Amino acid sequence: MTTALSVNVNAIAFLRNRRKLPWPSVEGLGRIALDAGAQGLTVHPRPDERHIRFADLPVLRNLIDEFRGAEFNIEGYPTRQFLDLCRDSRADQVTLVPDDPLQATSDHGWDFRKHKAFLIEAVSELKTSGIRVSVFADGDGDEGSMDVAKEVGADRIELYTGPYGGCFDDQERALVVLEQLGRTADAARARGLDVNAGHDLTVANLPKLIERIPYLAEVSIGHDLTADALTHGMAETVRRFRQSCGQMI
Ligand SMILES: CC(=O)[C@@H](O)[C@H](O)COP(=O)(O)O
Ligand SMILES: NCC(=O)COP(=O)(O)O
Repeated sequence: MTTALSVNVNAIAFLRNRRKLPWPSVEGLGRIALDAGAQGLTVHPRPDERHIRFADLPVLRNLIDEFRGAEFNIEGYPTRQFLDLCRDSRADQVTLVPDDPLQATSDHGWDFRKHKAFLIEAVSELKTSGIRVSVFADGDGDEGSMDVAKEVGADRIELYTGPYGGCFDDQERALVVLEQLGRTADAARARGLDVNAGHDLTVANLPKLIERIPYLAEVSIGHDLTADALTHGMAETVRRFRQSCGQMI
């Protein structure tokens, strides 16, 4: 099994939004990423639209429809507005994230026990629309929380890999964090959940993550991928990330 790469275009939108101008083009760079073999695009719309704007979603949906098999992954907190956006955009996958609207970026997974009833409702609504649902999870080795992730009806978890990306230069620490991620992933898999991962992933830290979790279904990557695209260009960057995912180029 190879790990799919979904390119998160939030950082491109963030750069565009510095000016009242349409560039860099989220659609244009998304097209280059898909042309270079990315398996999908990810967006994380926030209520203040500081990155992706709601108006970007139909444009990206139409773009993805041009690429057979490519998927649209929409991440965010399940407000009424967010759930409607996901349905109207015909998301292939929705990743539910427990972000506060004022949070700068995602920095933790769900407390599944505390939010169980709330998640059951959101997951069930999305699944009624035929959308695959993933839930953002801390990779802290808490196997019991994977029981609850299963009980809320999710198809997948997305491991929050920020702590791994943040300590990758400290090899000893990174091995400890990687093992916790691996234990969480194994527990999810044992319960019939597929496993995605995302946050602060790079060409350098991906191979070890995939070596520990060889059944990793998908990674969504934005911040570092966008930074690399400034150096290597989007097409070459996507190829480098695909290689790090173990994909044949
Ligand atoms: C859930 C997650 O880790 C990503 O969606 C991340 O929040 C990307 O969003 P930003 O690039 O807007 O921080
Ligand atoms: N789900 C994680 C994501 O979409 C991108 O995270 P990052 O690579 O921007 O940290």
